[in-house]
Amino acid sequence: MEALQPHSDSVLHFTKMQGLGNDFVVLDGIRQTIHLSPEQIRAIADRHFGIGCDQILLVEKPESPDCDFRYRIFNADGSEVTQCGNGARCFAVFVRRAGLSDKAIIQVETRAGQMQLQILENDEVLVNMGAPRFAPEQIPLRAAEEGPEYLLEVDHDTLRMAALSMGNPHAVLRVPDVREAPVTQLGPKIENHPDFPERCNVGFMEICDRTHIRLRVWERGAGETLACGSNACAAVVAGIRWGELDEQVAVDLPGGRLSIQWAGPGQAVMMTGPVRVVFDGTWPSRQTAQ
Ligand SMILES: N[C@H](CCC[C@H](N)C(=O)O)C(=O)O
Repeated sequence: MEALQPHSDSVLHFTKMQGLGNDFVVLDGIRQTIHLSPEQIRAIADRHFGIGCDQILLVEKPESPDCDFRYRIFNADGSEVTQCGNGARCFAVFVRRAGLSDKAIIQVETRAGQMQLQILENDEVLVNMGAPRFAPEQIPLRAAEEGPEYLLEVDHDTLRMAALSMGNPHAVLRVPDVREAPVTQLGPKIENHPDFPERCNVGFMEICDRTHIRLRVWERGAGETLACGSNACAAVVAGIRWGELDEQVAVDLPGGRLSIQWAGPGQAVMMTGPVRVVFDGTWPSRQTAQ
């Protein structure tokens, strides 16, 4: 793929990509000067008046000398966040395809820490997502003490859930059948619950056996998506902490399957999955109004 030419300010060059149907507008912020307001992010992400995506991913020069790139993530609602697992896989393929890197292992920095991305022989991508964080203040979650499970009062019901950070906040509830899970009813109420001061992503997990789960996710700032890589990691970690899952788990989401591995506390969560390029395009860079 030829390297992108320097661009005029009048248009923004982007690549539409997806990982299991979790879709992204990916922007090269190294060879383009990009400053997007939350209003412009929302306009780009709009599925009727814009390009349409769950998140926008921005490639920038790193601040840290031992990283190859800085990786910034913006939800469709315009909020900037600190982690996106499916997006990390797309990020690795984007920088390789754009001629920004030919490294086998790419080190990226986010606002939540550093991650390693590796494009495998079968064109899938292996992501070292870093170690999960459980301390309530690191999630963040308003809770008296850390534990494998928390109780949350929602509409006069008491819900049991795991909560942890993968660099972004996650709640995980166990359900008997994901097809019947109240994703759109409970998802937004838990996402916006006052006990999650920075909101959260909400996973509904059906444990099929010790090496296989089904998962649906209501994402912070994006709603239900076809897949959420960081929540898939959080769900596997929660299930292992509950003593219900082994170290290596197949996670079936509506958009497809991820492979997640976690060797236990203090260890990184490893995620492997596919990436697809959908199309390249241009966006009138000053366009915001619908
Ligand atoms: N909605 C998430 C960001 C995107 C996460 C998801 N797309 C993934 O693959 O991890 C958040 O607000 O933390």
